[in-house]
Amino acid sequence: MRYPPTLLIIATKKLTAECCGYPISIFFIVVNEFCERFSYYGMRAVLVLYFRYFLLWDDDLATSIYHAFVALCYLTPILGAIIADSWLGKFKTIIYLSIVYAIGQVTMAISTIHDITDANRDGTPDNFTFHIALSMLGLILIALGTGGIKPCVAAFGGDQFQEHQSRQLNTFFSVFYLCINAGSLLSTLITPVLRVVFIAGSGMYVKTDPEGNIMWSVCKCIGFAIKNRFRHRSSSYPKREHWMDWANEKYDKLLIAQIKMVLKVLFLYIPLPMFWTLFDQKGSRWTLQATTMSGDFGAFILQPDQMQTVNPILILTLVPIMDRLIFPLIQKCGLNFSPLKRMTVGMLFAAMAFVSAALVQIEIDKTLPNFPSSSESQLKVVNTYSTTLNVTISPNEHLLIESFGVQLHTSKHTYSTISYVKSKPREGKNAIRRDFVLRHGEQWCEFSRKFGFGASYTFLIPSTVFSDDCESITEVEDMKPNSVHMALQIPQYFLITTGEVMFSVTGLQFSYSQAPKNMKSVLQAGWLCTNAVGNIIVLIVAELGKLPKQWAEYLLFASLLVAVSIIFSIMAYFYTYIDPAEIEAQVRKEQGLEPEEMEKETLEMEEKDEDQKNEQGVKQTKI
Ligand SMILES: NCC(=O)N[C@@H](CCC(N)=O)C(=O)O
Repeated sequence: MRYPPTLLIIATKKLTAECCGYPISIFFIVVNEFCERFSYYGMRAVLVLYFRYFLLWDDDLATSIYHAFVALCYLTPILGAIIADSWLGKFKTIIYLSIVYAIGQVTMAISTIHDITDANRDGTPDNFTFHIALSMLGLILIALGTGGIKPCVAAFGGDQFQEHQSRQLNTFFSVFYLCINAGSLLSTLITPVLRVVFIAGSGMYVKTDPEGNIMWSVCKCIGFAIKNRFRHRSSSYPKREHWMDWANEKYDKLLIAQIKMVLKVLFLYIPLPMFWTLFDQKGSRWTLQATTMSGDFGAFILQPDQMQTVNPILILTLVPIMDRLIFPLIQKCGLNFSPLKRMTVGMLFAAMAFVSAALVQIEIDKTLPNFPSSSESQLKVVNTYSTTLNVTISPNEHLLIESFGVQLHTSKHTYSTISYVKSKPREGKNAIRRDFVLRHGEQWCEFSRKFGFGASYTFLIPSTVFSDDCESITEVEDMKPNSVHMALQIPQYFLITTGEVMFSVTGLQFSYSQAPKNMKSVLQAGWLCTNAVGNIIVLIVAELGKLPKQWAEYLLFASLLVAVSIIFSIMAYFYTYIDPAEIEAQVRKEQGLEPEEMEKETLEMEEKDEDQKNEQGVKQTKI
């Protein structure tokens, strides 16, 4: 006996308590996400500068390791999805990997204490290998924790909604994104305390059981289809509609239909990493760019790494504006701004952001001195005489260069200078911002002057300095202060964040809506993988393409993204949106389930729903 479709789609979810049409349990999930992102972004914001100024790596190495870490964070979701779907379920996976995550943060924090190896107390670690090893271990644990839970949290959130709450489900992803960005705005300190919120909601969640090793079944099914296709490659065998249909002989039709849906979406994802390639350079190249700019906003001084907070601030304003104003307005104008179109426009915005970054870079370059390359040295000769001196450097003369001073022996004179400058001061800061006091025994004098950000000076201090109250100090400006203001980065942040709202929030919703029920976390992991690949591309392009000018690299990335967005728009044109639940029901109907199986399934669901009703006193609804 076949069962009518209405019976086949009896609510498969535990009924949850609602507030304003939303399941109450999602409150705990979004708060948890807020805390998790809080912790992740708090650490990530300072990471590139930690590499640069604590571990003393150069810009390129710091950028590369930063992107390798971000890539790892977005690769581990595959592992998280496997653990959740085939073993622990989403809830337990989130709990256990959060513990790994917290251990990683602690390890990372310990690695930054230079006193551990600073035996001579000179402020610099004596054993860099120790700090590097500890911080790498910390970063790996963090990547495992953050990445592992990420596909589970979004999918777990989606699982809380029932069929009649599809409108709320879409809003959930926007609110979820808002929480991500609200979290990234605040400090990491109270995160461990707040994270218990997730466990507090335990009784209210819809916890779907792991459905067996779904990833493994998918791989085996795909493998079989390929092998079977190869075995029947002769033209005497009739062609099949889809290559996955070659798995029909051995695998369930429902599984094949689900794999087809997932593969269709994954294929569409192929060009997407390029967006993240540009997007994640906010934390590396753009932060390093900010170190060569002035953060003096009058009322406050903005640090280069703090500039990244512009992104979450803009998200908090742009998500509601887009959701409540722009998208409905576009719809009212009769334009079909479908999810995939939004994502394409998002990519174009990101490309424009990089054009803006290139223009800012050109302005900065005008103000930078010519630093010597790795094969060159720079000599500075300071003339302390009141008359003009001619300096002749004979190519045959001995030239002695020391690391913190330069001695120049020429055919006529020997001069000593005190400066050795080959880059802008660290983090755009000067060692001294204002006033310094000179002391010698009982004598002292104070030199008063406001120094600009990122400037470098040489002071010539004569022995008479105490008798004229520091008046005789001569100041030589080796490097001009940063004159391009950090506010000029705001347009690029605005463009990339607008792009992000269109691309990333939509992508998150799209990945959930187009995934079959048992593969929601898998597709979330696939979506997050686009981010991982994006970061790997930064490593490759930045390493291989080593362009001499930073602005040229920005333009290269912008052009690549425009090209990729054109390819994506063509692929999107041929994509047909699906309702996975409908397709699954259709396949089930075509297959026909055994009556006993069907009855058992229905009874089990009804029993569960009844329990739930008694527990929470909520009304049972059948879809
Ligand atoms: N503003 C950055 C942000 O919100 N990032 C999100 C999305 C990342 C992604 N690949 O989907 C985050 O979860 O951190």
